[in-house]
Amino acid sequence: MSQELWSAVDRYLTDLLVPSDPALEAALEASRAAGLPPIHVAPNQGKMLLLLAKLQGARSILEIGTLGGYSAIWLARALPPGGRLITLEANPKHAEVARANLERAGLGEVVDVWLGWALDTLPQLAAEGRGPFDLIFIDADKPSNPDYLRWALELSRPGSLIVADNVVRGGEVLEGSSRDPSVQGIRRFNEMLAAEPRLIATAIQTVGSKGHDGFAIALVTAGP
Ligand SMILES: C[S@@+](CC[C@H](N)C(=O)[O-])C[C@H]1O[C@@H](n2cnc3c(N)ncnc32)[C@H](O)[C@@H]1O
Ligand SMILES: [Mg+2]
Repeated sequence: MSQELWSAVDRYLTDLLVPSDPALEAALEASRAAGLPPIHVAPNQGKMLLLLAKLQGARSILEIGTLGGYSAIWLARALPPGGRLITLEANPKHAEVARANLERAGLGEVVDVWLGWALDTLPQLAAEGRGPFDLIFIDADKPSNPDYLRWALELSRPGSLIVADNVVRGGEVLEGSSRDPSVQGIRRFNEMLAAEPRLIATAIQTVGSKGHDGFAIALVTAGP
């Protein structure tokens, strides 16, 4: 198996099942033009997020890590009328591009982009009583994933869904002695998923246009 084949299969699946969409295309183009790194989810992964949010019947969604708002557009499109998405972003340029992309997608009233370090804005969200969220998508700096999981639990309720991107990292997640803080953050996060009695969790590795990586998914239960 090669990256070339994975990308070709992703193109086949995306052409078939994720038809091109002007708002999403424009969001990617504006992000590219502004020099944002191409580290958004793939189109078929974005549609998977939409499906998860719809299956969940989510009315309130929290995203940690906005970039140009590409995954936020997918998630927000799953919301029913009156539903809300809050997305957290530390980089002012990313937040500005995301706001414009969301506005262009007709989601300016549905999505709030909160600018700031997530470990500052998460306690603010809690203090303002913004939770619980029906779905929380974690996709920011990976060394902070253990903290993000603690906050996700704080801001959820039994029945909430927690989804995290990039939990495989091309297989580097196997390297217990890795000096990469992202690998260590993900390893600790995966261990916490396993040990947390309030969660039913699994992780699935994926290959595709984004290489070899994976998603973790966890359902919050009432606990022990
Ligand atoms: C992988 S990108 C998000 C991609 C986006 N979810 C998508 O798929 O379209 C991660 C984003 O998290 C932001 N970020 C990194 N560290 C952060 C932090 N501590 N707090 C908030 N945002 C952070 C980065 O600036 C970047 O825009
Ligand atoms: Mg990601």
